[in-house]
Amino acid sequence: MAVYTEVTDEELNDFIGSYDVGRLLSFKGIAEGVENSNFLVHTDKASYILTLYEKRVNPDDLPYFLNLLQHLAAKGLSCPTPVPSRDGELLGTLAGRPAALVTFLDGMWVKRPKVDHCAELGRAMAELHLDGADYDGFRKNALDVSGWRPLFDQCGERSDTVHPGLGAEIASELDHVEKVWPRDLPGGVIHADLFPDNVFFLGNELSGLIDFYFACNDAFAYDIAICLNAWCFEQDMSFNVTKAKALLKGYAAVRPLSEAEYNALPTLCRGAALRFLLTRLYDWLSVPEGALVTPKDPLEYLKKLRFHQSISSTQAYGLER
Ligand SMILES: Nc1ncnc2c1ncn2[C@@H]1O[C@H](COP(=O)(O)OP(=O)(O)O)[C@@H](O)[C@H]1O
Ligand SMILES: N[C@@H](CCOP(=O)(O)O)C(=O)O
Repeated sequence: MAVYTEVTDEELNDFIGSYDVGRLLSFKGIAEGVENSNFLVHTDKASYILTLYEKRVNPDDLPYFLNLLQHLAAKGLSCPTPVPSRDGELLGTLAGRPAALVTFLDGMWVKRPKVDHCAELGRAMAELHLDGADYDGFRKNALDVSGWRPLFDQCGERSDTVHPGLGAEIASELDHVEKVWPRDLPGGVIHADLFPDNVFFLGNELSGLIDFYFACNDAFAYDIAICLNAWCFEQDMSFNVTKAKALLKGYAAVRPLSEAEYNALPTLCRGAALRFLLTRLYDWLSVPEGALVTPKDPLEYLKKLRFHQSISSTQAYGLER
């Protein structure tokens, strides 16, 4: 992102002073991301990420996210670990917003993922799914199939200002996915936004996963479908089957897919494309004035959606079980 909320030096010093993290040396807003305001904080002890939670994050969900990060880190997954304040709290308030300090992860995200990156991603995602199995928090996916129509309703007729006919195309797709959406697939904790910018690599090795603020309990295979959309299309919007195969193979080496999960992939991919089309469309139509943020292109996901609409079975992608 993004920086939606400005923080004064005084507010920052007070906030950092309530943690046992050493003396504040520097602080700067991070321009990447779209959801929350993120700042890089250096102290004389270490580096941290300070996050102020913004509009789409329900404050009631924050304990689910922060406790999940603690749970996964304790299992050995490389993810940001929330730092408790001197009072033992993971969540504080800064500039009127809920805020947390988490550990800084080394690594860089890859703009043009290659086949090996997709294989690594598949493995890490499956490990996350297994590590989350005994997490006792529960969060319904607020952006699951039941959340898409209300989101679309908020865009309303303005959809066609982004692309002629877009409203009708989304309405028809919504009717379809609502009818055929699979409801009984194996599930548990999923990341739900495992895009390349949320996966860090050091060289070709995956070094960590970040940005768990859409994490929720939903079908594992839906997480895979989100990743097939986000990792396996080329710039020209052609689908790279070799990357998709590597992703699925990496995943299945850690957590084998059931036949039902495998067969559901085309529908799940359509739903995942529609979900990101809708959130991007909503954001495109609602950029807050003065915010340092670049909204993401909704039409990228319209193109992906149209591709999935042309696929009738998982084999038709060229993917084997
Ligand atoms: N724990 C972390 N370690 C290192 N960098 C991080 C960490 N968390 C966030 N970042 C940096 O901040 C950017 C935005 O973070 P992200 O969580 O994706 O924001 P948003 O939720 O707003 O999309 C990331 O692309 C990365 O550069
Ligand atoms: N990944 C989503 C937007 C959420 O952004 P992130 O920076 O939190 O990953 C998209 O690409 O639409």
